[in-house]
Amino acid sequence: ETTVASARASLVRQEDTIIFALIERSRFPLNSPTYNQNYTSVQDSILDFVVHNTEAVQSKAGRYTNPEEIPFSTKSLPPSVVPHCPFSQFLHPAAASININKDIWKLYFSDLLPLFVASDDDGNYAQTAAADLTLLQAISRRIHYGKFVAEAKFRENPKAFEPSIRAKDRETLLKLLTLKKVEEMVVKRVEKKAMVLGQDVNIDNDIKKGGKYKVDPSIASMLYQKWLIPLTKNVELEYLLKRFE
Ligand SMILES: O=C(O)C(=O)C[C@]1(C(=O)O)C=C[C@@H](O)C=C1
Repeated sequence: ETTVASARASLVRQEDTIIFALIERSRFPLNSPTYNQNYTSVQDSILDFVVHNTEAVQSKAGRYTNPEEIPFSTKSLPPSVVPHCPFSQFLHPAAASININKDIWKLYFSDLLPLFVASDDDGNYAQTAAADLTLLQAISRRIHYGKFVAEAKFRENPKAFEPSIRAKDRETLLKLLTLKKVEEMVVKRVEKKAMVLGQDVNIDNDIKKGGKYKVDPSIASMLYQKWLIPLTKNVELEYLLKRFE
């Protein structure tokens, strides 16, 4: 059963995934033909082609039967061909209707990507698309994990939340969901993780001060502060508003 503590532990672990995915995407420059619909013979950009077909395989293999996973493809995906794993029914059923992947997608390509890749072209478009998808999936999982955080918070103190949920009082709910101290800790830890995970490791194992990091630690932490935390909180809020539907 998910608790607030175990949900936070999951968010902490997901930081590693996101930072590694950032590092992997920043190995490549922007590679703009990846996103150009006219570059392929399939009327899709390489990105759309890789995203849809990767997700189709994953969908067949059962990935999206897990409520933590939400696909990005705008076309319908084939059903799972594997026996259904009985994931715990922790969330309220309305959770399934909360999906902000469209917003995440737009934000990623318009605001995030240009911050940490060089505006260059090295021809590795398929690899670039795969790296984009991995990072998008990690970001989406983190943000939508707000459903689990919100449910855990609600279950630990239902009386604190119920009146504002029934009154649809967004402002009070947001206050109840916000812990400034926790947010500051997340942002600081992400910056440190980007330093530790993004350094060159050698046998002597000394952390090189002032060395070059594989992804700018201040960009990683800014990404959390400006987008990931506010959007996670927003998912928490939207989830709670549907908690009694
Ligand atoms: O840890 C929590 O309590 C959360 O709700 C998660 C989170 C986050 O996104 O990291 C969001 C809101 C809180 O203000 C603190 C942190």
